[in-house]
Amino acid sequence: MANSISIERLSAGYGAVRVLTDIDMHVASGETVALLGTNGNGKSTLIKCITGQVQPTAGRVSATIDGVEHNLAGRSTQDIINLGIAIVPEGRRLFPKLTVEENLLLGAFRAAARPRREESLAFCYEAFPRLRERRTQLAGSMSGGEQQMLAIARALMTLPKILLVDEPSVGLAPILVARTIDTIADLKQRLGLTVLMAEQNFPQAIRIADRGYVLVHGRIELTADDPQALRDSDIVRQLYLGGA
Ligand SMILES: Nc1ncnc2c1ncn2[C@@H]1O[C@H](COP(=O)(O)OP(=O)(O)OP(=O)(O)O)[C@@H](O)[C@H]1O
Repeated sequence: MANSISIERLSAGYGAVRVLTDIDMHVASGETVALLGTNGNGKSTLIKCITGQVQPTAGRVSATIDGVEHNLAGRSTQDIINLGIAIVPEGRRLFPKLTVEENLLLGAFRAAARPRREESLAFCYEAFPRLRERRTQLAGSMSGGEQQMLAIARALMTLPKILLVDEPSVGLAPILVARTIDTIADLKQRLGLTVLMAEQNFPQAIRIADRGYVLVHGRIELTADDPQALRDSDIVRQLYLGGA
């Protein structure tokens, strides 16, 4: 069944400050799409427009879940998660004083996920053996890489159809960045997810992306239909090497 996201002519900001202008973006069913941009160019704001945490000032955001289209305008984040869209937020946002397992079980709050939470937990422990080993450890005392794995696993506990991942590489050592990105690709494959991933680590994101967009000062500067087009693009090279 089709699970996709569509954004048309979207603008958004905070108060009088406009952050995103005229965004057109599509994530087709089963794709991994990279949303590339350096710091402060609006990636998180765009993800938050999908999750209902930021309300666009213009344009349309819709998602198709199991073949049914839903207009996401005005819906609460809870409602959007209930549809089957999960987010792995920037900075992980775990509950540091709760154990690994408690964090995971809290992920299974949505109605469709609750009855299957033991099964989901078993899946997460199989996919992330480290989390099983550390199930009783407080989340806040886990390493950065382990916390990122926990944040991804917690999102999976909602049994999503679409996974939004906001800058999974932040704060991780290079080897862990590569491992985290590989994990996302592997889970996408195994679970048949549709994935939108915001990243400022361009090469790592491009490695697993089917397509991508480059966001500069809140506008889509490049829409690339394949990873090679991203690699070959001047803007990607300029931004990544120049860090602008
Ligand atoms: N809650 C907020 N209130 C006001 N301005 C905000 C808020 N959140 C973000 N901004 C501003 O919006 C702009 C875009 O930020 P955003 O977090 O979307 O960018 P980003 O590409 O995700 O960058 P980063 O990698 O640093 O998170 C920045 O100028 C930021 O300061």
